[in-house]
Amino acid sequence: MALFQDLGLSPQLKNAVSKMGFEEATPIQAQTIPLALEGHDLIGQAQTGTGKTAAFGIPLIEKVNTSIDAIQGLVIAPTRELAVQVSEELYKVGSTKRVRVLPIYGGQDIGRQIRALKKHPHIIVGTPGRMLDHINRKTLRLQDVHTVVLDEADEMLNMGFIEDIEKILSNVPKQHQTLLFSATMPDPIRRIAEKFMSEPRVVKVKAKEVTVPNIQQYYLEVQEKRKFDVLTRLLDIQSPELAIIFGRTKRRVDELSEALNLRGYAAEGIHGDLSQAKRLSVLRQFKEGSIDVLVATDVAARGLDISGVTHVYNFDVPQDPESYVHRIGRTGRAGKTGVAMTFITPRETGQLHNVEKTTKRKMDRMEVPTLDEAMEGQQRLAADKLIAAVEKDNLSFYKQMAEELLEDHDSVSLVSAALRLFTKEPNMTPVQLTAEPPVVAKQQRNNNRSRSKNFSQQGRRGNAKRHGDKRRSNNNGRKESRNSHKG
Ligand SMILES: Nc1ncnc2c1ncn2[C@@H]1O[C@H](COP(=O)(O)OP(=O)(O)OP(=O)(O)O)[C@@H](O)[C@H]1O
Ligand SMILES: [Mg+2]
Repeated sequence: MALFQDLGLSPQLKNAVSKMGFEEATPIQAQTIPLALEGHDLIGQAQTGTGKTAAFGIPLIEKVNTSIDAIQGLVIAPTRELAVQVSEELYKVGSTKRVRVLPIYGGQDIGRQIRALKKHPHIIVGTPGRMLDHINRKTLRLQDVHTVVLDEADEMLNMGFIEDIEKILSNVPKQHQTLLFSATMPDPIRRIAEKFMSEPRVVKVKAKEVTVPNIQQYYLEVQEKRKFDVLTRLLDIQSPELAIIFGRTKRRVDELSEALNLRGYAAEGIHGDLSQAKRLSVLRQFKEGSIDVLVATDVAARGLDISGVTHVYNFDVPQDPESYVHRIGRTGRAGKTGVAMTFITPRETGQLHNVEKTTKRKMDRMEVPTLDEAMEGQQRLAADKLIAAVEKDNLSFYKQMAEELLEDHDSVSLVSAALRLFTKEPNMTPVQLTAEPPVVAKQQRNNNRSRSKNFSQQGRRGNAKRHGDKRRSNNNGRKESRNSHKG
């Protein structure tokens, strides 16, 4: 166990980190912070929720010279919400040193960003589209940048983003340090990454399991048309504190959140077609708990750190095993436990195996719960409420009436009636969801020995395949998240 005090940080940084409540460095932090401080390029891969943000944030902030009024560090992230979150964490790390951190992302007033850029931030955290926009307007000058970070690096170097990244990097001095972080790093992407770096150190924490052990993983075999009823039963039985439900497309997310509202759940959707103001307000409401179910496309799959997310439901199985890893990683963060459930339609068992091959972990099969079980779940909640009231509230005002009632009725009937009043009756309001076609498992990249010898060809094939998959490029989250920061 490494203490932050022993990692060779300046007193200011030690102070900031302890103010954040961090004492021990997580394994990825302990291994990468010293290397990054020595100036090495590096690829850091560690499970979701294990503190990769501070792993690059601490050395980045340490390297900023606050007597120079210029942008010195660039952090590029795939979605606007993640850019905001990372900039907030960097702001905290840099608070004692007074490092100025500015998020820039699409959907926010560009005039306001230009004015903020004139105040000489030291670090910019942004989405690629808006960064390029500012580079083209000459409102973002990068000639003093010495450190570039790609958060969710495999996503940023995937076909949706790579051109933008190359253009941004062509505006940064050749001599710069590059830090890449993600929970996943498929081999073809790692080979692309290494082209951007010089003698990179690769730090992989616990390669055997890419998912954290404290997330319980289940799958349920459910027919497409029964998914919604099964989902609401699970919600009733498990009564998550906060839950994220992932759907495949924007339409799916809209339909699902509407249907959940019809059945009385406090749900809202988030995807790339919503206005930025709406996206941020939905996320804020979710963090505050005024909505407890967030329905999302893959736009919310990566990086978001929301405490209190106890359950993740994959209403639609993810298209990529990597997407699975990131989606379920929205729970079980920073040592907490979490539960992930994935719906598999009968024709999608191939995709289930695909995911399990990548995560090197089997999901447990969960039987579809019955209506009775769902009602029992609701009853248990009602009973919990009653017990809490007995323990907490001052009931003296009610006792006289209670005793009168007990003269005419037996106690079991009375408590049963109280339970019934507290129990949410199963709501079977009819809802309509457009059916999604099943995900057909793609061949695993490395299952063909002769092909896997030729790395570069293999990489191209992988990409060509992706370009050719219409459903993927039209509807999936990667495209959405890319579009979402444009404009
Ligand atoms: N050393 C530490 N001690 C305690 N908490 C920490 C420490 N480092 C990070 N955290 C907290 O752990 C949570 C997860 O961190 P972070 O978001 O950086 O994870 P991540 O590895 O980037 O995950 P993802 O792969 O999902 O992006 C955050 O709330 C962060 O504040
Ligand atoms: Mg992260």
